[in-house]
Amino acid sequence: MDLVFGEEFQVANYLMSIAGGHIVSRFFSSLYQLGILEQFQDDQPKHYNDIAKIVGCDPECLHSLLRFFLPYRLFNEVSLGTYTKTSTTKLFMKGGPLYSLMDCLTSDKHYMLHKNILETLRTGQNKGPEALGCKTNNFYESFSDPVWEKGFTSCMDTFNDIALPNILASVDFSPYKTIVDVGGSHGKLLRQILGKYPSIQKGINFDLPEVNKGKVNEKRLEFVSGNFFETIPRGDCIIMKTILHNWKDEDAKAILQVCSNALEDGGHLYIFDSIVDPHIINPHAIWLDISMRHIFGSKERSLEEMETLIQGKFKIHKVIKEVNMGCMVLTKI
Ligand SMILES: C[S@@+](CC[C@H](N)C(=O)[O-])C[C@H]1O[C@@H](n2cnc3c(N)ncnc32)[C@H](O)[C@@H]1O
Repeated sequence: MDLVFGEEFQVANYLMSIAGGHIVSRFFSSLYQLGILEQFQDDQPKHYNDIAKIVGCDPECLHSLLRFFLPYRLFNEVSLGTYTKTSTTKLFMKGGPLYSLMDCLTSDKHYMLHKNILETLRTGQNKGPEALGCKTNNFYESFSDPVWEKGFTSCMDTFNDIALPNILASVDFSPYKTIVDVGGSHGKLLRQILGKYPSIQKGINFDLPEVNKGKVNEKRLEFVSGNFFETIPRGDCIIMKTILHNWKDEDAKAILQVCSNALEDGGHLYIFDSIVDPHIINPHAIWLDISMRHIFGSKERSLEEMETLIQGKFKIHKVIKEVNMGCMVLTKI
């Protein structure tokens, strides 16, 4: 068959870069693991020979690695072999807004997690936890490794930095007195809600003991540990942000039942998860869907699928379209 040209070639080229994505990801991982970006903390230009000496790597390899990222403006080459940081370097270096996200995404463990994705596709069972050495198919078992737990939690934290301004601008939390964030992780969402609404009496960040470990209660913000399959604290507003999409239908129904028991009459349950429109191709949502299937054996759900999940416990009060990541507000029936 002849080689393709024009638009078809561009598509083929793009697909080839996707196919080799794991290689480029390892390039990025090497930058992180060697701490290359941090060498640019000050504003001084740096020669690759000097950086290589400090971080302990082969100078010629490092030169190629730095050059690879030049078109993406991760560095700037001011003269042959001498580099400076750019505004993009600052985003990704330690202390930058995207550092934790990239540190987790490019970590060896994240790479390992996806190595056996074919097994998931073959069986329809989530094989991701097995790749991390978990004895059950519960991904959260992997949190017994504190470094991985911290990396994953910090990554979630970064997603929040991106999502929270839009949530706070689009949702009115003023009617509530006690807000429980179920699986709230770091507590960032509640901290910001409480900051915006002095009328809210209390926020409760509910999560696993290993995640809440070391967290200290703050004014109006409590950290409560437990298992959301058993019981959660009572409130007139319950939030679950990126929780249900981590669980299979049967588990999600069980969590919803616990939420229903804990939600005060007249209160609301807020579900922040993407709402899939089966007629629209959204590459990010599909990417997330495959990841959820591999890691958790779950999926991204449509409105109709959510309606089936909540049947007998809740009804949809409204969908807040302004929330980019998706938001459904439920009332008890
Ligand atoms: C994907 S993270 C979402 C964190 C946070 N809501 C956010 O949007 O950034 C899922 C959270 O659920 C917590 N979690 C998992 N299983 C749990 C359980 N059985 N009981 C309580 N929390 C749990 C995890 O520790 C984690 O913090």
